[in-house]
Amino acid sequence: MARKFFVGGNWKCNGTTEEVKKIVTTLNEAEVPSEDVVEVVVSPPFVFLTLVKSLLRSDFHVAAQNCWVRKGGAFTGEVSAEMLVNLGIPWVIIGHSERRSLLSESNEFVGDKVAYALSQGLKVIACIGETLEQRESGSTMAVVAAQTKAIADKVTNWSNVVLAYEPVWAIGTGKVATPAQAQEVHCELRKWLHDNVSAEVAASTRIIYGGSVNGGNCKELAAQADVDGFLVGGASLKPEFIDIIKAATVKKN
Ligand SMILES: O=C[C@H](O)COP(=O)(O)O
Repeated sequence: MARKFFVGGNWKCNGTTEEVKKIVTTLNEAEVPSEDVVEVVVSPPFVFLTLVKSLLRSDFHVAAQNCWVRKGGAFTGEVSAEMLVNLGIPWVIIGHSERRSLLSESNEFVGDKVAYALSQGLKVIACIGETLEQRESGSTMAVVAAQTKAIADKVTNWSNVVLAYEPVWAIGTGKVATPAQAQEVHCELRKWLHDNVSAEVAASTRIIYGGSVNGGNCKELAAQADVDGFLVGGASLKPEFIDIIKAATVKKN
């Protein structure tokens, strides 16, 4: 089954109204492969979601960077999945390592969030990835398998899930995983899905890579058989994000 290339831009906690408008203008003016070839989703901070949605070209989509684990209510500071649906926001990023580490989101909590967001009709970019210490101790696969299992335990329909493998040591460090390192983990993750979920889910679920992806390294990473796209942080705020979107064409060559 063909997996459409996916490029997400995670703007994290960055931007003013003017900066956001400038980024959107750059995206809107860009010549990129068609929607049949690449799915593009940008994720501004909550406060800019509706602005970006209203200005952004119709072939690109928006994602929230988080949502609450269950139905909204007395949860000060949180944003519910229902609210995102109400605003017409189709995607949400869940389980980013910054939230896992800085806000102590556990594997189980992330699994619950993914399941709840899906139940409300959102599409989910679910993030997993090991720390440097975990990689150096040889536990990369055990860590990402446990993170994926916590999601798989709660999710029955994977058709609206994109799995983002983001090694923590590569995030915002300029220290990108080598294409071989990314491929190795993506291939193992696909095998894990095959053995623990189903052959169909393994074949159809997009596994994207995140961690210091830029205009210079994206093509070589995109050429890896099990790399189905990217979740881009820093470079998604810059014009080189367009080059990363264009890396989708590598898959067609
Ligand atoms: O969600 C995106 C990742 O955290 C990657 O961020 P980065 O491209 O700035 O390393």
